[in-house]
Amino acid sequence: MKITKDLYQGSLALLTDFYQLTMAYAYWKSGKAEQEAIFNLFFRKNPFQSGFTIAAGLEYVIDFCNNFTFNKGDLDYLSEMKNSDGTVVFESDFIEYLREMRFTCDLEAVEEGTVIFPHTPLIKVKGPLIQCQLLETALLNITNFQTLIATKAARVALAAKGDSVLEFGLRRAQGIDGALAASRASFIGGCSATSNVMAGKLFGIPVSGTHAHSWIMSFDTELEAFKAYADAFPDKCIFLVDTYDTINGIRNAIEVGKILREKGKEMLGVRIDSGDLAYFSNIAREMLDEAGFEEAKVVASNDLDEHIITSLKIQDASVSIWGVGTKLVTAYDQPALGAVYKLAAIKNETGDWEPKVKVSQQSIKINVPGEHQVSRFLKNGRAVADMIFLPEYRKGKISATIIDPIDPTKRKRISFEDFEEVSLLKPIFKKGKQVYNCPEINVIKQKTQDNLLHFDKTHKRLTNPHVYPVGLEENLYQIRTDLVFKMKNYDKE
Ligand SMILES: Nc1ncnc2c1ncn2[C@@H]1O[C@H](COP(=O)(O)OP(=O)(O)OP(=O)(O)O)[C@@H](O)[C@H]1O
Ligand SMILES: O=P(O)(O)OC[C@H]1O[C@H](OP(=O)(O)OP(=O)(O)O)[C@H](O)[C@@H]1O
Ligand SMILES: O=C(O)c1cccnc1
Repeated sequence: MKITKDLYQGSLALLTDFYQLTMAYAYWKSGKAEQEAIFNLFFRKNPFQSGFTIAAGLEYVIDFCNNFTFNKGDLDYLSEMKNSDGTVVFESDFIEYLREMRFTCDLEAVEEGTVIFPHTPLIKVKGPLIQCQLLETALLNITNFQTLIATKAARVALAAKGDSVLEFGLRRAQGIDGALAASRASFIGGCSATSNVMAGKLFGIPVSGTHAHSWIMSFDTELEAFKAYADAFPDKCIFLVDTYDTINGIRNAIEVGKILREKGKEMLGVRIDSGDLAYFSNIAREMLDEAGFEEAKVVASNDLDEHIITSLKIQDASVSIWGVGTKLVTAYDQPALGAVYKLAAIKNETGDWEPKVKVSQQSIKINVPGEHQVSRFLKNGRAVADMIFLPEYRKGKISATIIDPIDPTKRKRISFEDFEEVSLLKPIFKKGKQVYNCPEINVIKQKTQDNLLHFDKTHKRLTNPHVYPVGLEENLYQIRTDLVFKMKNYDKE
């Protein structure tokens, strides 16, 4: 196989777990394929012990749904699958059913760049059971990763307190798509640019960078290397100063900076990639200022993350641009978000919706049943709580109590008229037709910044953040509790 030419072959329909296809076949066999269902995609804990999460990946989800058809190659592959006794796994009528299948679901989702919390659906899919089921793995794959990385990037950007963060992760990212998706999500979360040129081309993200140690090492002296780079890029000089001796490197950078200035050009700065970044950035700042290069920036890189950046800020390091790679794009301290996709309701033979719960020993694993909606309540632009509710229990009500889904002793009373109410789930597809225009990536990035401003800084603290209240409206809470008891008793029968 030629990776660059043949990898996806125009279809992602088989980007799924085998059990989704065996369930799909069994739904079809048992006549349940077209039964209407509602599934929700949600996560149970903010990643990185964060106080918030940033939604990302929806544009990929939309593209996946718009192209959700099995092509000839997919169907040939499935029709050739054999059981151990030599019989085919999927009978030919089912293969034909899949050939005709088109995405016809309703889909609602939280927009990319929205601050979001555990238990809230990021995506709600309503449609034929077989389609809802077949979407599970890809929707999780896309949303889990991009949401995770956007959140990590937002934390890094918060730590950088307004300084530019450049995403340098391509070389250490989880493969080709991991790298591309990570660059996209990092930009959404708060990075200003990426070193990943393909992400720049595909997503319209600004591309930026300095140069590597190899550039310096390819010359006899560092000074020669800086001069040659200045000849090639007189307007883009950020000199990497730590190849041999950092202080001498800064001296050489200043010398070439003066030559540039004589030609009417300005050195942009220096990059430090090793050693004590507080110590060397402060020395660099002093030397640059003393030589009249007050505007030149100090760029730092080397295994940075939000915690090291915070520490360097506390140490008064003179860094104003941060290059962050490995720990951002691999979500080093928590490599998966853990979002799940659960059946919330199914339409029975009499046409009524039946709410569904998965009962678990761990209360955090019990899903929220029914076709619920989510509202965020704000006062003077400040978010105070999110409420998950069934719309039928809102009618005519002027207030509600919201109850924490894990700890029912945590409650909050909300009088609706005291707040601005924002609905978080937006219609994306209606009966398989896209009704939502994906915003430009710059607009999504701005949304992240604007959304974060709605939240108190105590929720944005990097360690032990104050928990933002998200609760089930009291009727929904009761329905869920009753359903759990009912299902537990069924188990005992
Ligand atoms: N003043 C500082 N305070 C806290 N952490 C720092 C400080 N300076 C550097 N660091 C971090 O400490 C770690 C140093 O790692 P490491 O020992 O691998 O680097 P190094 O030996 O300086 O450079 P390299 O091995 O890349 O040549 C990096 O994660 C870096 O970001
Ligand atoms: O440290 P990260 O956050 O991943 O940022 C990207 C790193 O990639 C480059 O290093 P390189 O590949 O040359 O290896 P190095 O670690 O030896 O510097 C660059 O100099 C950064 O150190
Ligand atoms: O442009 C840079 O400085 C860069 C790019 C990738 C990785 N590390 C640094």
